[in-house]
This record gives sequence, structure tokens and C-alpha cells, in this order.
Amino acid sequence: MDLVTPTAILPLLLGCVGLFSFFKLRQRERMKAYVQDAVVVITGATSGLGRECAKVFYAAGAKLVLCGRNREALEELTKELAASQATKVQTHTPHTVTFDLADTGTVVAAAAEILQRFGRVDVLINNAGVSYRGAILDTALDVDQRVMQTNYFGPVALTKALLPSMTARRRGHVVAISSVQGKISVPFRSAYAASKHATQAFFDCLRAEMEQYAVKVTVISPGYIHTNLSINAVTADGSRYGVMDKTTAQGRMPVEVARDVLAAVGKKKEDVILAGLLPSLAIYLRTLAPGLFFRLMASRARKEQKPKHS
Ligand SMILES: NC(=O)C1=CN([C@@H]2O[C@H](COP(=O)(O)OP(=O)(O)OC[C@H]3O[C@@H](n4cnc5c(N)ncnc54)[C@H](OP(=O)(O)O)[C@@H]3O)[C@@H](O)[C@H]2O)C=CC1
Ligand SMILES: CCCCCCCCCCCCCCCC(=O)OCC(=O)COP(=O)(O)O
Repeated sequence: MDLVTPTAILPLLLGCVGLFSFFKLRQRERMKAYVQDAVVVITGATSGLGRECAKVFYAAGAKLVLCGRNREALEELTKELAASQATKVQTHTPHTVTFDLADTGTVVAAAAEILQRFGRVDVLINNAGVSYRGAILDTALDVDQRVMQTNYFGPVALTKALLPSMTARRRGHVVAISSVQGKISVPFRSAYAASKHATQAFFDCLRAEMEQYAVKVTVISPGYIHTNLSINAVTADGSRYGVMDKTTAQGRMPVEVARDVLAAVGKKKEDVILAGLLPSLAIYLRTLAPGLFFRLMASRARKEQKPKHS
């Protein structure tokens, strides 16, 4: 005897589709409500991914605090946002704050200024960062320290300064923009990969410790994005690299990545890898067959190594 007759399948199928659409719609509404009127702090808003995050969160109705080192660039972005009319929701004029992540004193002062003005931070997006190119043998220790200060200690200082206000409210969301290089290390990126591994570790601990305070933590690990990251990278002697690498130029458009960041925040995701097949496979390879991964990286290093160290 047939348990499900063909005539029964159609309503069943329609019911499933309807239920799926209903849950999708409800999720979208919840995501919208989560960001709308939320105080969202974005570091590194003057360029690349941070700038695009500013645009998508602005269009989603967030009360933005745009952070950067360059006041003019922040003001220009504020004007650009005000001129854009690409949204149906109520938008808010962003507030700008300038500080250098390498200067802990200014980071802490900025956090105090933000809390004084808004009384709260709903979402902190630790996006600002600097990359590095160089061989460990050539690199001055102060270059390693500079990269760690900007990519790790700066975001840690800002997060710590804002955290008590989140735990007191039992509400808040901290986002760390890490990198695929927070999961795997590739040659000639020692300082950068180390800073991103440290970021992953710190924010994983934070997630566990914050669960009891209902404060969410999201770590996002993108692959290559078409931004100024390689141009702005610091080299072994501390100078600016100044080159748009092919890998960066061929990376994803920052606006697409920014949309993924918004979705990850809205869905309160814990750990997100935004990368293509090869980097994703490389992450699994590092865990499942580390010896093979290390040999691949050593071969890559040999091929890229400058002759003076051969
Ligand atoms: N592009 C890529 O391929 C990838 C990028 N990422 C990550 O995305 C994030 C954004 O980088 P991206 O947009 O690509 O690069 P950009 O170089 O375009 O932007 C970096 C931003 O960080 C800011 N910044 C750098 N140093 C400091 C500092 N000391 N104090 C305050 N702000 C600072 C810059 O400000 P200023 O204008 O003042 O220099 C700028 O706004 C970084 O954390 C990066 O590691 C992750 C994976 C891939
Ligand atoms: C089972 C088969 C597995 C095959 C694995 C092959 C290994 C291939 C290695 C791939 C390495 C990917 C590195 C990706 C690095 C990346 O996406 O970094 C993002 C950044 O942060 C970019 O910063 P950068 O300054 O380096 O441009």
C-alpha cells in the first residue's frame, strides 16, 4: 500500500516551501531589526573593507561610529553616505573618531568618547589592520611589534575598553576581521599571520567567557579582497611595500565581503571563513595532514626565497 500518494505530495511540497520561506523571511526581519538603530563601531573605515562595511551598515540603519587615523577621509566618507539614498530604512548621520591603534592611550580615550556620546556600543567591528611582506631572517623585531600592535593589541585594547559596558547591559557583539592567515601560516607573512592567529585565539577565548553575559563574538576570516592591503603592507625594513599584488587585485570585491560581514553579524555567526576552495582546503589540510601542508609551504618558500639566503 502506498503511504504517500502522488496527490498528497504536492500539498506536502508546497507546505515545506511555505514553511522554508516563512523562516527565511523571519530570519531576514530579525537580522534587519538587529542592526537597525544599533550603535556600530567600525575601525579602519577610511579604506577597503571597513569603508564598504560602513556603507552596508549605514544602509541597514545603523548608528555608525567610523574610526580611522585620517580625519579628512572619514569626513569625506560621511558626506558620501549622506548623499547616498540607497535605502528604505531610517539612516543616521555617522559620528567619526580618530585614533591610531598603535597608540593604546588614544584607543582607550576613543572608547571613552564613544561611550560618553552614545552610552552604549551594540556592535564593535575590529576591522583595521596592516599586512606585511618579508623574510623572518631580514625582519627587524620592531616591525613584528608594529604589526602585532595594530592587528592584535590595538583591537584587544579597544575591545577591553568597551566590554564592561556590554557585560553590564548583558548585550553586545564583538566582531574580529581576521584572515585565512589566522588559520594557516604562509611563508613571508610571519608577522601578519602571527597577529591573525593571535586574534583568532583571543576572540575564541572571549566568545567562551562572554557566553554567560549574552555578548556575542564573531571571527571572520576572509581570503584575498581587492583593497589597498598589499600596497599599505609594511616590509622587513619598516618601509611601505607599495605594490598591488596580483593576489590582492584578483581578490573579491570589498562590497561583497562587507555584505557577508553584515549577514554574519545579523545571523550571530561565531566563526566564518569567506574564502574560495583552495584556501578552504588548505585549512583542512593543515589540521588533517600537517606534514603534507608544511612540505607544501616549504616548497613555496624555496620558490619565493631571495637568492641571498640560499
Ligand atoms: N585585503 C585582503 O586581501 C584581506 C584583508 N583582510 C583584513 O581586512 C581588514 C581590512 O583591510 P583592507 O580593507 O583589506 O585593507 P586597507 O589597507 O584598504 O584598509 C586598512 C584599514 O586599516 C586602517 N589602519 C591601518 N593601520 C592602522 C592603525 N595603526 N590605526 C588605525 N587604523 C589603521 C587603515 O587606515 P589608514 O587609512 O589610516 O591607513 C585602513 O582604514 C584587515 O584587518 C585585513 O587584515 C583579511 C583577509 C584578506
Ligand atoms: C587536498 C588538497 C589541498 C590543497 C592545498 C594546497 C595549498 C595551497 C595553499 C593555499 C594558500 C592560500 C593562502 C591564502 C591567503 C589568504 O587568503 O590571505 C588573505 C589575506 O589576509 C591576504 O593578505 P596578504 O597581505 O597576504 O595579501
